[in-house]
Amino acid sequence: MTRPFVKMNGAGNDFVVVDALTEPFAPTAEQARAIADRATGQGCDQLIAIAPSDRADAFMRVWNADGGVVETCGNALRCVGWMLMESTGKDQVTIDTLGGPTTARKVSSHEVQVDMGRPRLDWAEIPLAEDMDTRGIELQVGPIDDPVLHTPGAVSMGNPHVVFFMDHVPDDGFVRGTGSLIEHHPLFPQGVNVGFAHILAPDRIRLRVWERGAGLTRACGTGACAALVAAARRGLSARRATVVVDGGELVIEWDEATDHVLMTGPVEVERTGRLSA
Ligand SMILES: N[C@H](CCC[C@H](N)C(=O)O)C(=O)O
Repeated sequence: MTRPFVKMNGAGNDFVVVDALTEPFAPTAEQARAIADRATGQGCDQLIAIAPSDRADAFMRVWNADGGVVETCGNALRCVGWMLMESTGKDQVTIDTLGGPTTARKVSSHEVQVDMGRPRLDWAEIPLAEDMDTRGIELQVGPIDDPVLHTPGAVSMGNPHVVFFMDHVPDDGFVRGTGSLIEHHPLFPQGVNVGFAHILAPDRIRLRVWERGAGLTRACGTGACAALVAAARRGLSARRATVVVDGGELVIEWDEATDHVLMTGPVEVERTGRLSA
């Protein structure tokens, strides 16, 4: 027995999306890993299921490429929001996640804005293993004592992020080498997504992200939100900025009145297919 999926991406961060609104979808970690495998499976950064919810239009479940279930995924929220609005004709939909409820609305035919809710900024909400000022945490990254790695910011968008501010855009080798060292650092009991931000202007940030459970991706939506919040908290950026990621651009705004973070970006449907159950 097989089931259909839609292959989509948001600014290059790609997903296999399964409609589980009528038929449950509960892959094991191994099955999720196999689907995400780019050599032998369908290939994606995250596997996404759209499931029923009693308090939102749908519940979005997220598996990273390593098979781990995680709280949320910003770029996938745009894709799932787009699919729900396409299928229901609504111009706004609510999507619940393990990281909290969100609202998606269409900005244009293939551009969606998601209200990601409030950033979580207390050390225990990231979470960190000890009490620290999350505007600039003390992190010793193994043998590396590179000043660019000092006092990063820490933010949760429902999932944990640490954001380094650098005077240049790091290359793949640096992102992979340093990101993989930090992803499971003991300071982050639930692991962490590792962002490397270079401030181009108060309203423009270049960002590369080593994602927890997925590695170097072409975009990370919650990472872009975390980078904007971390930068604004330190006066490095305005509260609204374009975040330039490898796969495109996301516009992030940390609304002063509501304390909510709004993320706007593209949605692309790549193809459809069928998963062998
Ligand atoms: N790797 C992330 C999940 C996906 C986040 C990213 N793809 C996004 O668009 O937010 C984590 O483990 O929290």
